[in-house]
Amino acid sequence: MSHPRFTPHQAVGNRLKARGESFDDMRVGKKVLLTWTEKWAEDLADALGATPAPRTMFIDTFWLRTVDNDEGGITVAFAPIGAPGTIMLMEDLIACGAESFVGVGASGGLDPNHPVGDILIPNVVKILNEGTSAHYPDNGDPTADPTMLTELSSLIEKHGGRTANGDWWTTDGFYREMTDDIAKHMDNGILGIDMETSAMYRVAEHRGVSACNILVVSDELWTDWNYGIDFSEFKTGVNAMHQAALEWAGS
Ligand SMILES: O=P(O)(O)O[C@H]1O[C@H](CO)[C@@H](O)[C@H]1O
Ligand SMILES: O=c1cc[nH]c(=O)[nH]1
Repeated sequence: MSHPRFTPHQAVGNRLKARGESFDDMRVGKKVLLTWTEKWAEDLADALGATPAPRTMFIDTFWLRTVDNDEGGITVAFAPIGAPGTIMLMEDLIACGAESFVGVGASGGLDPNHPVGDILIPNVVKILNEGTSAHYPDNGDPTADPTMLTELSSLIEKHGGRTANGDWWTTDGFYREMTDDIAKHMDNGILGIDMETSAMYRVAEHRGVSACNILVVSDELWTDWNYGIDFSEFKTGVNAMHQAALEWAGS
């Protein structure tokens, strides 16, 4: 039986040792809000009163901020784009005690009923066009944690957001979202596309933690590309998404 030569716990432990620290120096909350937009990470961290926490790697292209509370704490992670970097960070955070993850991000929309500003929740990832998931055991389509999905859907609606959940597509090829693939996946009822969800859900299952992503539509892909990050609907959607994420984190 083959197994990884080293574990995330060993890797993080060795990095910490190299800088004269140990796991006791880490401040990783049980709940993690993970986002790929630095301004959103700053806003979420500020709203929670989270303060800078030690990194698990030597690079400064991502960061962690944590607030301690009686429920085990909350960490906001500004994460690298794409499945490989996000998963390395997620594995590190799990090794440091993280137990549940909400990815707070953006997505391309494939369903004309859900324009820019709607907040999509990937439930079952049907199209895996990324390379990271295949390194983990395949126990079926990567799927959101059902309890978190229900809770986050209600919180988004409570904060005035429009939301939907359903089948999903995750890709490594941001600039290769091809018109024929989009048409085919629309016919099959795929709601949207991002770059990390399939791998996050698969790793969550493998490690026995929970994950559910909430991804505001930043651009519509069903006809000509409609890129909406300066639309008022996008700003309203981002605000509802953030309020829902913050309430989940504090609950
Ligand atoms: O990362 P989030 O904000 O989810 O949204 C998407 O945008 C990034 C690409 O611009 C990718 O990371 C993709 O997943
Ligand atoms: O992965 C992504 C994210 C946002 N928009 C897209 O078209 N693709």
